[in-house]
Amino acid sequence: MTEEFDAVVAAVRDRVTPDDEERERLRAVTERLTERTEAAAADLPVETDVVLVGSTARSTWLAGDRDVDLFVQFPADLDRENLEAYGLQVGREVLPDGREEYAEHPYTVGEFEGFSVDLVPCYDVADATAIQSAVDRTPFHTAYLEARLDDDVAADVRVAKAFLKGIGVYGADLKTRGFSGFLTELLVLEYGGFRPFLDAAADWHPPVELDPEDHGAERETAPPSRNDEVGSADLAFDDPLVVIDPTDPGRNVAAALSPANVARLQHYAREFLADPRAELFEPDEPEPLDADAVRDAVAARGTTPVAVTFDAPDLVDDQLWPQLRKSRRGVAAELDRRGFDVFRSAAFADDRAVLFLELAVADRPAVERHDGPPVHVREHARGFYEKYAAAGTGADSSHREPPYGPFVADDRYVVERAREFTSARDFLESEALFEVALGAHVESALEDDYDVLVGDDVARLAAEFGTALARYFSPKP
Ligand SMILES: Nc1ccn([C@@H]2O[C@H](COP(=O)(O)OP(=O)(O)OP(=O)(O)O)[C@@H](O)[C@H]2O)c(=O)n1
Ligand SMILES: [Mg+2]
Repeated sequence: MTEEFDAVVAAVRDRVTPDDEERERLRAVTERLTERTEAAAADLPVETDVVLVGSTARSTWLAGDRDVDLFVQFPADLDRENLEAYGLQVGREVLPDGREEYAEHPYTVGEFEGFSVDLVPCYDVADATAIQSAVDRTPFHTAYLEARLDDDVAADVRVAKAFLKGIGVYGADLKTRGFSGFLTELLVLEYGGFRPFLDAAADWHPPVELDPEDHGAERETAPPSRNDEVGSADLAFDDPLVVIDPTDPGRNVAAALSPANVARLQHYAREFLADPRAELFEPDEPEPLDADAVRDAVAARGTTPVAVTFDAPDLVDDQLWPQLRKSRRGVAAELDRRGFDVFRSAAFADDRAVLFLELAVADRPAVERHDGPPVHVREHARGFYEKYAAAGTGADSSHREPPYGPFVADDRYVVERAREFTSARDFLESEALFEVALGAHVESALEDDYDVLVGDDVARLAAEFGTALARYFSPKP
């Protein structure tokens, strides 16, 4: 067993370790890029430092990856407006064909000698607890790891990254909600290698807390109190994994990680330990479903899928996905509240965006039961009775339309009143959809226009979302 494990890991290690030629090329390219950036920054009226960060600075990138993260540190007392303006000015000069992206503040993404470069302005602060912007921590992370990663650990970090990629949980972006490069490096470092990391993860009982620099004591005596803007106060102890940032005691490095992705890691760690195989390192790309296959899947399940489709708001993924998640959850909760049983749901996005909800119950009767207070709660019960008695089945009622009652069932008043929506489609096509707490940009996209697909009609989504539908209808852990 251990032999098999070692053989698979050795093969993966060979595949993901950059060879000398790749290392040398990267070294030469980052050197030229750094010089060019320093030259561009020299024209500014402020002092700057240019630092290479991320996996290319620590030799933990996966062979063939061509991402370089370069940061320009500006004086901490520079106002944000100038930081942004200077940062973009340097970006335009170094990466003339690049484009501007927005995270907490704008940065530049572009090509340099065949590498994809993120050129990010940040503040040069005294230490990571004094950050003014979330990216200000990054150079401290790099310095911390550079001092601790030797070649063996770096090799194991690459294997761990390849594993996390293979099982679909790598990346701290808000769509994936997985493991960041930095988090992976800390975990491998803490546990002392890929194998001990897997062994530990297989046995985790969340919440799991790791505190590489023993900040615990410090935290208890001096709780972190910094501005919420930069997201520092994120030590929510219901996170399944808490890894105290060695450079900033107030910060959980694993804050973006979802409970599902922790569970996934645990599942696949056990799988791999029980039966080591290379395929777990290969991201799974299912064959897209065509429209017929979607119809077959729907028929086989006997459920009623409904889909709300609209033009995807023009946002970066890190802004779009939290809004899609919030909207999907909101619509699912509201459908549930209105008596439609949501079996499972998902969101898809490309040019169009989709809130996809699979319903076990999509139609409900004209009446719904509404329980009032127990009769013995005199005042309250009388209020309920009088309210509904006025609207209810009086002597002149035909008995052909709700409401029915109030009547007494067990010890309570009950009324059977008209249901506002008897089909999920009617609800989704109504103004009531907008009472759901949707993401702001999703709400305005829906206000512009949206379509509702019900049952078989969701097969029309196959043209754009065949792969996502394949994942939906053949779920993997
Ligand atoms: N636009 C960017 C790009 C990177 N970073 C920071 O720069 C570091 C490197 O980011 P990333 O490339 O995502 O991770 P790596 O550690 O380099 O891992 P890899 O590229 O191998 O996935 C991280 O601390 C990240 O927070 C950032 O703040 N803003
Ligand atoms: Mg990187």
